[in-house]
Amino acid sequence: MASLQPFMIDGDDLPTLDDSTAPTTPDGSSSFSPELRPQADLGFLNPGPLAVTARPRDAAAAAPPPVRNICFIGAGFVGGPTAAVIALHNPDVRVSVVDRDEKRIRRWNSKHPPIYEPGLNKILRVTRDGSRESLCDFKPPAGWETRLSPSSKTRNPNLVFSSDVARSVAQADIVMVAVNTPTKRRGNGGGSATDMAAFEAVTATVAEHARPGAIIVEKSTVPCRTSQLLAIHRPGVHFEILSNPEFLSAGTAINDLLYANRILIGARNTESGRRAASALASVYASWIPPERIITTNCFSSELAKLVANAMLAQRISSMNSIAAICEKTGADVDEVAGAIGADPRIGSKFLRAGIGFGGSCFKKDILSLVYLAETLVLPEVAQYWRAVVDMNEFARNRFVTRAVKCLNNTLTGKKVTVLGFAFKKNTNDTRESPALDIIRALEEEGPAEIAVYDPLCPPTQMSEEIGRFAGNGALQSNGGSVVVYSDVYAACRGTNAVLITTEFDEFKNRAGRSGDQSRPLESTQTPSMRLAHAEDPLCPIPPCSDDCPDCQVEASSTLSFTSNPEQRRTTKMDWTKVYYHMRRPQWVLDGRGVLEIESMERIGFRVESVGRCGANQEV
Ligand SMILES: NC(=O)C1=CN([C@@H]2O[C@H](COP(=O)(O)OP(=O)(O)OC[C@H]3O[C@@H](n4cnc5c(N)ncnc54)[C@H](O)[C@@H]3O)[C@@H](O)[C@H]2O)C=CC1
Ligand SMILES: O=C(O)[C@H]1O[C@H](OP(=O)(O)OP(=O)(O)OC[C@H]2O[C@@H](n3ccc(=O)[nH]c3=O)[C@H](O)[C@@H]2O)[C@H](O)[C@@H](O)[C@@H]1O
Repeated sequence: MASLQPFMIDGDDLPTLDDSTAPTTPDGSSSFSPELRPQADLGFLNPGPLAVTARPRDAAAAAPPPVRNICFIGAGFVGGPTAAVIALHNPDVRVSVVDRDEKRIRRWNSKHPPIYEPGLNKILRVTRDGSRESLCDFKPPAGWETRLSPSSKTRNPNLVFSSDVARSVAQADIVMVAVNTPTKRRGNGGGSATDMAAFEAVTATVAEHARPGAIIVEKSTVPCRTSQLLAIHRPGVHFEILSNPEFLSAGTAINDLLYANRILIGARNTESGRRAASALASVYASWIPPERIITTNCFSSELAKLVANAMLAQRISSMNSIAAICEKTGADVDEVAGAIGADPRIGSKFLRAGIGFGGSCFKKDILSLVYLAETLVLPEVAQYWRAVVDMNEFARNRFVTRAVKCLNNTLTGKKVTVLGFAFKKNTNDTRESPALDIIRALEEEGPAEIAVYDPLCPPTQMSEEIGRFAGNGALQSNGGSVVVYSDVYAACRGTNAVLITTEFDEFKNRAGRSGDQSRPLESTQTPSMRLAHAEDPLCPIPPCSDDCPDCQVEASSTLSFTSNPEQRRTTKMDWTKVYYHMRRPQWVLDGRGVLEIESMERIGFRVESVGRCGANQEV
């Protein structure tokens, strides 16, 4: 008799028709005008959120084209998890994820997925590999739907990872473009405009291979009006372009996708635009309540994504500016955050002061907004948003200055330890990580050693990143001072100061800090997804080849690192053990506000925490 075994998902094992493709970027286009031209089809501006299902004029028009095949282009942090969750909830739809990076595709098809997200592995196994005899009993909260039938005995795989971009695009009813859109490094708009090279390359592929009638979706974060400027053209064929920005966060991606607070679909207010929006909405309606599916015109949707990130980052910068005042006055930034967050008009989320925001998106999206304002000849607006980025840099610099000051203004002959390399907890994403900036600034001080440890980032990945960012010469193996560790105690042994740069639970000595309520409650709850099974009902993961490079890396890593990532990110470190193996005086600089200072001081540590007046600050 099969026993019911709960399966916790947040445990890891757990249009214009012409003959040109003419894609242009806002900064490179000769046709780009900084003025927003009124569009004939812009009657779509809603007074408020409106469910797509309420949109069509009549029943016949309402029937969206059936969706049987979806292709994601870009198997990255967005493409992989989003495709997996769509596949989970739409078992009859074939979802393919394609990428030009064959190494990435190989990893998605193996037991070494290229990204870590709590809960992702189980969904991958169900959707990519299938399950033999299980019931996939997904129980959504009230008001949420699911097309997953608890009585279905088996589940065939419906998620495919492939590097055959052209073929997958040609088969798709919906093509979701989820490629990277970083900041342009040079040329016109360099340093602030969005680099649309990858996106533009994809539009050309889509124009060549997509079947007539395919719906093209901007999943990537793109500048406002991209849907018009990067129209996809093939003679005699019209492709409807939708904007459907993604709002997931690293580290909580699966919860964010399973319980999205909104799905935003931007479409043209034309018959075909509405039909396309309905088709896309039908995919999400498999599990998202209809009132959470919002439609706007394409430009509003594109702009809303940039504004959402800019507003979130603005809150963080605002609190970091207040943290600087707190450090000089004796006020406590957590207490200030708690006091202002109790006002529902302000709210308590995203008020956590620290060493500033990192990640691949906040900075680039604010800079994209800055560039947009500049091209619209709105210098005051550009300056306003640029200040959010400036304040972020100020937060990092202040932290490093404070650390160096604690160590008598010199790091010569000293070891300092950086705990946390990912840009936030529960992810191995290191893009724009504050830790990188801090390591580089510490390096300038010429210490004997900078020890770096992270519970989720593989040491080889960290070394590569540091080499790329600070130069290979920064690594001790090349004569520099940076040493990457896979064991937290080894990283702290003999150190003069520990700097906490990521808010991993492993580093905490208490449950949480008052302002630390950055996620909505439902996103932090464990989804009630269970698999009922006798033994492991999931089909086996395809075996790796004998020469699998990822297996080799795992085999060469130390035991502590090859253990379960879920365990690693939640096992708390023993600060007393760290204390006895540090040099005196034992300094800890808490850049993320994860420590309860009093109990650390009872052990004997000297603690400095962002937004609080420390021993070395004058009031
Ligand atoms: N990372 C995140 O948490 C979020 C990212 N976004 C946005 O989503 C987009 C994608 O971001 P990530 O997934 O983080 O990027 P990523 O860099 O992790 O993945 C992008 C993938 O696209 C592939 N690619 C690039 N050009 C290609 C081409 N011509 N053909 C096939 N594949 C190609 C790359 O090889 C890469 O694997 C960006 O616009 C980003 O701003 C939005 C919300 C959250
Ligand atoms: O477009 C994107 O890429 C995504 O960017 C952010 O998500 P993400 O960057 O993954 O993570 P956040 O939780 O927003 O954290 C960003 C940074 O801000 C920092 N942060 C966050 C909250 C806070 O109160 N204080 C603070 O310093 C985090 O440590 C982290 O370094 C947004 O939250 C997502 O909605 C968006 O989809």
